Amino acid sequence: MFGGHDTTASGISWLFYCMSLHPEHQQRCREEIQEILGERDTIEWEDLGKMTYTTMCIKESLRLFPPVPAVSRQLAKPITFSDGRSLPAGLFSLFILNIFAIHRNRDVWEDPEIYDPMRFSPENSAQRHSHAFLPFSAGSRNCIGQQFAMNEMKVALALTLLHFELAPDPSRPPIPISQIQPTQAGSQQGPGETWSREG
Ligand code: HEM
Repeated sequence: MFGGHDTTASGISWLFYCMSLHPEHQQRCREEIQEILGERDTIEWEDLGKMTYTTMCIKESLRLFPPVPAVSRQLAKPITFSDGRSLPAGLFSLFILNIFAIHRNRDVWEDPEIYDPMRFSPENSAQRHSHAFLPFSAGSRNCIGQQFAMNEMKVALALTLLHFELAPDPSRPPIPISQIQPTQAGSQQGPGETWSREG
């Protein structure tokens, strides 16, 4: 449930929030979608690959608000970094990769707090390290559903922008909280309690 549902729910929510804060990008996506669909109000498989600017906006939202903000790993063999520091292998060491922090690393991203979909244009992406942007993790255990998730977000955004204009509610700014909410069934906790990744 967490892998396939909560992630896209979080991704779509933050995407809509980013769109609401940036009407200029919202309108550009809307125009792109209207141009692709023409008179249609349903989306065909072939349409998804044409949503270039919309895809850039989704990626920029996943950069600022990654639905999976961190992943953990145990090392099969030790690593030594170029600065001489090293991490041990073995069952008793668990390492956290902070995806949220990687996505806001000032050495890689200029003005990282700013929402700028043009970061993901082909020219601007070309020189960037392949691991600078990791919403779906990387390596052999990366997200098996990432293509599905991107398509789901494209469809959700496209159909929403065709019918609605998104505007923020300044009286209720969203507060990012890193947590996993258990279902009622099978949970040892009460309804108001949560599992937190940060403890
Ligand atoms: C925006 C949406 C999504 C995000 C950001 C996301 C992110 C991730 C990340 C970061 C991992 C790696 C976890 C780790 O390395 O420990 C992962 C794994 C996984 N994801 Fe997703 N995911 C998304 C949507 C989906 C969807 C829609 C599905 C299924 C339809 C899915 C299925 C999986 C599965 C099965 C794994 C485990 C793969 C493995 O361990 O080999 N994810 N996801």
